[in-house]
Amino acid sequence: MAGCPLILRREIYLQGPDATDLNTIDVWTSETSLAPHIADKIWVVYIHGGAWRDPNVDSRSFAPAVEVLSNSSLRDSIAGFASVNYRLSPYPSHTTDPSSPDDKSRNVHYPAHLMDVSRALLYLDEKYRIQNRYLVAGHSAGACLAFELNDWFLSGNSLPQPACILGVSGIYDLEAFIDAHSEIPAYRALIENAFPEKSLWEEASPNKSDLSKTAKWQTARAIIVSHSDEDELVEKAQASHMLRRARMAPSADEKVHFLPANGAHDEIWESGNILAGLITKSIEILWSSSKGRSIAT
Ligand SMILES: N[C@@H](CC(=O)c1ccccc1NC=O)C(=O)O
Repeated sequence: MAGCPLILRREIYLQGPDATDLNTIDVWTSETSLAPHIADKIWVVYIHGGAWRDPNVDSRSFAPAVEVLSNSSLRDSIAGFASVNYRLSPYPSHTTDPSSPDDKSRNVHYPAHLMDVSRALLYLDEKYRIQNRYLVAGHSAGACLAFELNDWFLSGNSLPQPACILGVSGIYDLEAFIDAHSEIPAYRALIENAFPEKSLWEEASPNKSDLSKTAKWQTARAIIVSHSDEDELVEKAQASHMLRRARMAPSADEKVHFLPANGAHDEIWESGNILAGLITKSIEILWSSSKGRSIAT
């Protein structure tokens, strides 16, 4: 990306009658980043948080980190950035942008968010060949989605394999999340809003799910869980739950890492610097674990 300005495009990953305004993905590339010699460059794909429902937290929440990374020493190693939008669960009580019941983009439940992120990854792979050469990073609910990625939800398709997965401020255990905040009913409401079917909570919790055996995170070459002690919304135990499960993965000793972050829950992406720093460290961990710099092995 050296010297070339980044071009941002909002691309549509789902066409047809089911498509909504939220089935889009922001893609940043430079003119050189699509050249054929980029097999050794990495894509960075981001899944935003916002408790599966907040209309104010969307793909644009990755823009500050993209700005930092595109001006960093890593810029020549990055093929492109992508930040996914996905349909949300209802939020009729939102103060400035309440959802209306007939808005197809804001009235879905698990696993619709996950289906959309999966479709976006299939789209990216078809267009940019990201298979085996992308880092997927998710924040909060987006980290949950990243660790839920699984071919099981797609009929006959297989998702591109991420080289590296980074969960930041993540929610990984729905039941434990509610229990840890039992004195605040809004926490239970958040989860019941996105996952109204309680019998699916275990399946939807990446640290507990039977589906984790085939989840994409298991076969990533670097599995990174990050949490900030200053996080005022998600408890650190969530990161511990996921790490405990991740350390049971094959070759976990070399692959699984905890990265401490600093900053409050949303400050991590708002500032750009903190999220960019975590992504930079994750790519360095990936490189040190791979033979040389080539990641498309
Ligand atoms: N801003 C969100 C709240 C939110 O994002 C959140 C709140 C508590 C714990 C985690 C959260 N976000 C995770 O994606 C809302 O208004 O629902």
